Amino acid sequence: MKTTAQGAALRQARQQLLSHGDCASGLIDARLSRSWQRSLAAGLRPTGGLGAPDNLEQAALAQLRSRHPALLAHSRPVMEYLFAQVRHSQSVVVLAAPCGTLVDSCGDPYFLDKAARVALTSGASWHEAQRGTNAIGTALAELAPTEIHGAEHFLERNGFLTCAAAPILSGTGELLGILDISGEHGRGQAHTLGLVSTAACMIENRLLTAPGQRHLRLHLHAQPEGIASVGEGIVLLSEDGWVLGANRSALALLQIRPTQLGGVALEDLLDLRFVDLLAAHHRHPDRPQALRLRHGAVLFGQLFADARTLPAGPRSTPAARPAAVPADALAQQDTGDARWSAAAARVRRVLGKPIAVLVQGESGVGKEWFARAAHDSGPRRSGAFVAVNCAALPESLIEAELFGYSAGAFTGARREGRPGLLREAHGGTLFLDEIGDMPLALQTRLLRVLQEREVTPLGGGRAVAVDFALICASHRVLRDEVEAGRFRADLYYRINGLTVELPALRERSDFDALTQRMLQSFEPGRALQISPSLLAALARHHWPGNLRQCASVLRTACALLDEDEDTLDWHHLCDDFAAELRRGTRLATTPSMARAPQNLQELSQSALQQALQSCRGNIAQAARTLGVSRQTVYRKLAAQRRTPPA
Ligand SMILES: Nc1ncnc2c1ncn2[C@@H]1O[C@H](COP(=O)(O)OP(=O)(O)OP(=O)(O)O)[C@@H](O)[C@H]1O
Repeated sequence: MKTTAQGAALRQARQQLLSHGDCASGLIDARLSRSWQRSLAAGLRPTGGLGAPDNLEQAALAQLRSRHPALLAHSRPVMEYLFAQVRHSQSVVVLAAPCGTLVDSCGDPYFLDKAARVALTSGASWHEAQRGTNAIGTALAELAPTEIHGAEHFLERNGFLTCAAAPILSGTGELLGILDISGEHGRGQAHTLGLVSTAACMIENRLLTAPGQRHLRLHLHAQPEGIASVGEGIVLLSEDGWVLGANRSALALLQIRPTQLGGVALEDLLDLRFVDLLAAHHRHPDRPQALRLRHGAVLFGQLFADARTLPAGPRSTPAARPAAVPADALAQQDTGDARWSAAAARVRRVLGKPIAVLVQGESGVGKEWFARAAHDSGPRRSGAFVAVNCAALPESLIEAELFGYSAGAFTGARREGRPGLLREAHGGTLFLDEIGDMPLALQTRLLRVLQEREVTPLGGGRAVAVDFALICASHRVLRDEVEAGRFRADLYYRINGLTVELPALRERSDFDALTQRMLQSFEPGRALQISPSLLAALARHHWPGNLRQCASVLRTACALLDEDEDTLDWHHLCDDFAAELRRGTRLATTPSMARAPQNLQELSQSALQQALQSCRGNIAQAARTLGVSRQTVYRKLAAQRRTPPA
């Protein structure tokens, strides 16, 4: 808030406030008006004294300071730097705890008037309820950077001050403190509010990047050079890619709200899978990489983590691999569904043999998790698992990424060239996800590599022998793609030495055990359960997004669970999902389900459901089956969600 109210307007507004209890709109800034009203409501009068309680005694101040060690430690160097910038304006830099009490100050208060000297030292409270409108108290109330000059202060006794303050927030949006610059009115500088806001941001970033953090951090900026600057975005991530925290720049860059933290996965925001981001980090930890957001903008991001928090990703040297991989990782993932267990048993038999595996199944059924577990269960588990999403790589880059390139092969290529992912998988497993989306020309080159078992980098150079296990996956039915001429038949036969199909979640018989396993992995120390009625409804749900959707729903529910609760129930679900689930429950339990459609609307709904089911949730295919456009299918689904069944 930057107020520019002039003397006459301020006087008039103040008179109105005192006689009518509010200030006429337009005379003063809306936030200043709100703050004056709060001050009046707290029982303060402009010409009166301070509200209770008084300043803290030394012992109480020491206790308050001991509750904010990180804030104090990380603020101090920034406060000294800030003071050096405003030294000549005869100001002090102060830090307030979230309760509004000053806990540290910097500068030489002796150039201030005695009253200000007393008021601006540690232990004094600048909460609005004690001192009326002031930059610290008002920034606290409004949670926004605030500047208050002279007579804008509610108490006349503070009219000699000019102050600018900014809140310091944690990565989850919690208020940690307020940073403020105060000086004598009339000596203020034009850019003080900007300065104090930047300094608050520096403190926030220091706290987020302090050593000993448990989380992965993704640093973001619109330009690669902007990473590590004060304006960079910092995102805190869980090991499996959930966005747990973010500074203000990151919220703005990713276009998310603080309330979404903990409930959104990074791959929901980016056009890139989290495993691919990790893979890129493992290959080039020091290099920012271009990231395309789902809404189209391109940012640059670099992952940081201390060695303990970094999940395993594809690595180019076997020695870099973490030791603790279970001997039969497939068995570890097996929660008892007969089809899933049979698929695992068949794959187990070909591990270590030169037989390519093709994993089919709807999107989100866990094809990549399955492939990773197969790799971890086989004799190549000490080698790298290199995952490549053929649908996510831009067509112009996929060839260079896969096959590598020699020095100066094309404009923009690195001077020293790159070995490419196929060579990085040497000794380990190459996982080609969404292989059905690979352009035809590249399919030809890939086939040659698979036949000759050697890679020639783009731009020429020596062919290099490669030896890796190959697992491919696709949610498309590749046989159909071959028939439609979109996928080379000879490549299809090469990659499907053994094809396994993972069941959709709605078809699995191990729903209880699977969800129990998920809960254990999300909250390892807690024996969480799901209430019987919710579990029954979840088990009946059709789960178009399969395990990915189910994991996301449970993760959000865990986040909404109180610490002393151990049972997930309906009220822990997002409202829209709970409503969808209730509608499904009603559908499954009411007799109307069994009857034939009664009118045109019901007929159309039932046809849509049947088409979606037979096309395994694939909207484009369902649209083709029904002979309507995809937009029509989306519109009908949205209408169904709005109109619950009778
Ligand atoms: N066995 C499992 N146990 C628990 N959660 C799992 C399991 N398999 C998959 N998941 C969850 O489902 C998500 C999606 O898994 P994965 O990426 O392997 O699916 P996919 O079939 O390869 O998806 P897509 O077709 O979109 O590439 C994972 O991020 C994880 O949260």
